Amino acid sequence: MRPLVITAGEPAGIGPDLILGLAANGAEVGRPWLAIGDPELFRQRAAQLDLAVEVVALADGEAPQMAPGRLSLWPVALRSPCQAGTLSLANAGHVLECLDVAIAACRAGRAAAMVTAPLHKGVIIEAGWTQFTGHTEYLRDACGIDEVVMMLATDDALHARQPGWQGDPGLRVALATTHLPLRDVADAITPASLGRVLRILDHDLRCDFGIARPRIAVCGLNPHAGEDGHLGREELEVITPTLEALRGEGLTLDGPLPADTLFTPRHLAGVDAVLAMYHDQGLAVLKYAGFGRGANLTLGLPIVRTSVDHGTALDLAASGRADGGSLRVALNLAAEMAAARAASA
Ligand SMILES: NC(=O)c1ccc[n+]([C@@H]2O[C@H](COP(=O)([O-])OP(=O)(O)OC[C@H]3O[C@@H](n4cnc5c(N)ncnc54)[C@H](O)[C@@H]3O)[C@@H](O)[C@H]2O)c1
Ligand SMILES: N[C@H](C(=O)O)[C@H](O)COP(=O)(O)O
Repeated sequence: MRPLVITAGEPAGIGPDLILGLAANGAEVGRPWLAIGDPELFRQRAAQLDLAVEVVALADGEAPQMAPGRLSLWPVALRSPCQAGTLSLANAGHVLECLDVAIAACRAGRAAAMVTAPLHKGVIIEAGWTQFTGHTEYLRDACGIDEVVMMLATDDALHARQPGWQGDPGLRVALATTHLPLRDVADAITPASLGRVLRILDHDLRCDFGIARPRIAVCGLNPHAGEDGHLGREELEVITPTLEALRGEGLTLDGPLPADTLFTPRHLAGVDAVLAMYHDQGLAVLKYAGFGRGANLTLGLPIVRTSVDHGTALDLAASGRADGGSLRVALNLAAEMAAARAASA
């Protein structure tokens, strides 16, 4: 069975700690999984964390043997020694190389899905990859497509993709724009970009989450959704006409609604996902609702990619205090999505 792969992310951050935690407990997800990173880094971190984990670098084509206390790796060497908690420009290339190995394996069908531990965007940009803004955009470009959609969801919302789920519906929040300065956001929201994002969101909610007719609530950009044009005109000139056109294509869309009150239980009832106009409009609410218990996924890709809902937490690296809940959720989600895609292929 094709394995899931987990990229180690920023070596000085908590990614290696969390992966070792999964291996120590023998995380069972119904298919084998392995990490991509530097074996020596993982051995050092295991010693610092006092975790009894045997780190095994796999040879080409060798299958991972799953057992509690064993971590299989596709080895990618660090460029420079790593000290937990301290960023090094020299290792930015290593972080991207791990991603490239994972993407190539997924695209070639040697891996079933990829899960990413957190990386540090700033150190990659400072090391010379000046156009880098995050995994999401890097994956879009690596897969040669025009648009992808970042969606984060609480754990409940991820289970809710399974028919018959009776529990809490949780919260799914997708973003119309991702990693860009706030002053550039309004110009980045165009009828074309918004149309692409909403079509991808609607499509992937149907295909990957099994929702027959997704209902998506769309936030306005401005306070009170522009107050009839008195507090901003993007709702009147861009968002409303785009939603009207998409309703004509069969999408079920509410809005644009004032974001502050959209995120209240009455407005969220019956909504399958919220589309926020920018990063912190949506993710502040999502992380308040379930930080450490949700996952991030990239919609619109030809491969399955999930991630954690938190960052590198350099302050916690090698401390043993980092919570591995989100990585477990992301790994489970990747396994479920890979199985669903295989079943429908
Ligand atoms: N998926 C990703 O690759 C990803 C996601 C978010 C942020 N980042 C990057 O991470 C870096 C640091 O970002 P930040 O400081 O804004 O956010 P952060 O999530 O790293 O840290 C925010 C706070 O949450 C705590 N925290 C984070 N993860 C935790 C965990 N697993 N267990 C316990 N506490 C945890 C941290 O100690 C810190 O106090 C930035 O470069 C950012 O771009 C990457
Ligand atoms: N926007 C994400 C978050 O706040 O959790 C995070 O920066 C990760 O984004 P990528 O998956 O694109 O790296």
